[in-house]
Amino acid sequence: MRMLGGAALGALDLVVSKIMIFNFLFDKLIPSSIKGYIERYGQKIVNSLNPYIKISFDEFSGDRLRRNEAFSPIQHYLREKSSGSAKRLKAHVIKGWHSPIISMDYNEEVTDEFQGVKVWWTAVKHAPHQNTLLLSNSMEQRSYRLCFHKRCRELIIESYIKHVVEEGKAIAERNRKKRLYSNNPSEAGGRFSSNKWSNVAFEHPATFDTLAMEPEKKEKIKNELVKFRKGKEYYAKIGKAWKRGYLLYGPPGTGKSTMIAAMANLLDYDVYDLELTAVKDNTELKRLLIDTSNKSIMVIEDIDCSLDLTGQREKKKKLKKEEEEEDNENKEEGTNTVTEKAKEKKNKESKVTLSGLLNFIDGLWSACGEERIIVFTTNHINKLDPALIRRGRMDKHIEMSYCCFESFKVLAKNYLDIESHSLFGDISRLLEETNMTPADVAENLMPKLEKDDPDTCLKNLIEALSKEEAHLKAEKEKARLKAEKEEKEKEEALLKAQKEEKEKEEALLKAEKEEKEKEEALQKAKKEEQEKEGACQKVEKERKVKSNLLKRLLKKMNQQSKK
Ligand SMILES: Nc1ncnc2c1ncn2[C@@H]1O[C@H](COP(=O)(O)OP(=O)(O)OP(=O)(O)O)[C@@H](O)[C@H]1O
Repeated sequence: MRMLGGAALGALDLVVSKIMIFNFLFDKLIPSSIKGYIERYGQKIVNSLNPYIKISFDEFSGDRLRRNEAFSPIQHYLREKSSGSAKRLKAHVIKGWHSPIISMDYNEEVTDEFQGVKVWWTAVKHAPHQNTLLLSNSMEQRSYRLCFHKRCRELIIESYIKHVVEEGKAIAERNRKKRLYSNNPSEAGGRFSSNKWSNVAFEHPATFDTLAMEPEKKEKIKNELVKFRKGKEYYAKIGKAWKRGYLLYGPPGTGKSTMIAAMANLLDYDVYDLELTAVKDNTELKRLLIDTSNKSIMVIEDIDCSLDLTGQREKKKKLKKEEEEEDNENKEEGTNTVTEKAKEKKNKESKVTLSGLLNFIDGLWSACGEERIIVFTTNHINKLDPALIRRGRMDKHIEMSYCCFESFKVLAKNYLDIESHSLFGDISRLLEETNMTPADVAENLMPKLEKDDPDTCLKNLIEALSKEEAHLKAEKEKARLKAEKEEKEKEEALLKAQKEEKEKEEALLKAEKEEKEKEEALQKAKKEEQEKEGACQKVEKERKVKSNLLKRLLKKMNQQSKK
């Protein structure tokens, strides 16, 4: 036996050394052009003899770096398959999961069976293909390779792959954990970054039960959301995209963000927190949208602060004015750096426009994906352009208001675990008299010391509310006094104006009277003048008569003397 083993080893040695000599001669003696020819045809011969087909599912494909839609479902499918059969596994622990996620390690093979046909899967990592733009220089392409016998080609390509993708999607849905996505500033991931969104597990504990709000209003919102989630057929029937827009408005601390968290928890949807000021332009906005998934809530908080809602014309005017001011300063200083600064500032500013956002909602958002909710929040509803919030875009407007007694009862249950108390009556009255946000009420209800019991917390709240009431009363009194003073000043001004008016009228009458008197005097003088003229004419006439008489008398006397 030992001799036989020795002989076999000797033969093996001989074969190995012969192969090595052949390799050496092949490498050294055959010209490289002939070598390539031999290798190519050699591969063809091997392929034609190999009865197995391999299909690669790369994570990214094409030169536009599109994510392969089949990759993730295959990943989920194989995770379930591999945990039972593969020997080299990877374990990944995620916060909030009870057990680690087990998946097959790279280059490990997993066998699967479909309708009696055996297939083999391998996970591999490799350098990206030459025609694929690199995600980053160091990034490797992840792929799954499926191997099967060529006689089953049709079954595998037409049925098995579809089965794997569908099954994978169902597994993903079953294991799904909500995530909170935030958009990265455009520079962060590089131009070709595949991750426009970064994400973390969504673990906000708010629910509709813990949300402080009038019960009827809350119930209505909740029912509508549940109806929306089940509304696939209904939306298809009415020919409307399976989407819904919510506008949440109200003062800071009234629970707008809490409401969004409660919505996400009720519907089990992911949340995309879109920071508009970090979006470079309308094109990037579209790209971000394409990268979102169904069953999600897209949130744009403080929409009035994120976007210049006065429109582009106003914005341009403002920019021009700023540039002019800076130019003037520049001339005074005799430098030219300010224009550069202005340019830099302009480049950094988001160029997302109101019309871009409207197109985003009406166009792409309405047309792609389904089962999505979009939520805008604002502290100043009056600042919003009506076009942005009209029904159809923002289907439901929800006012988040100051804390009422019903809302307080929810907070008391959440924070102190009590449903009634002798101090509730005082609190109810004080809440009606004051404007305290649920955030402030909650803060006052929170036990500050270990020994703080519900009594102490409620008293703390009463103290805060009483202070608020006193403050409001003082403010009211101040406002009343101010109004009174203004009223008095107005009255005085009115009296003064009336007096001035009267004086003016009297002066006018006096002037009129004087005018009349002057006219009468003029008339009188005229009359006297006329009378004087008449008397003169009379005297003249008498003088003429007398002179004629005298002449005649003299003539007569002359005649008599001649006689
Ligand atoms: N209606 C509410 N129900 C339960 N808790 C609330 C409510 N409103 C506020 N709170 C509490 O106050 C905190 C702040 O509330 P939240 O951030 O939801 O207010 P907001 O209206 O979104 O404020 P902002 O406009 O400043 O973003 C929350 O973490 C929550 O604890």
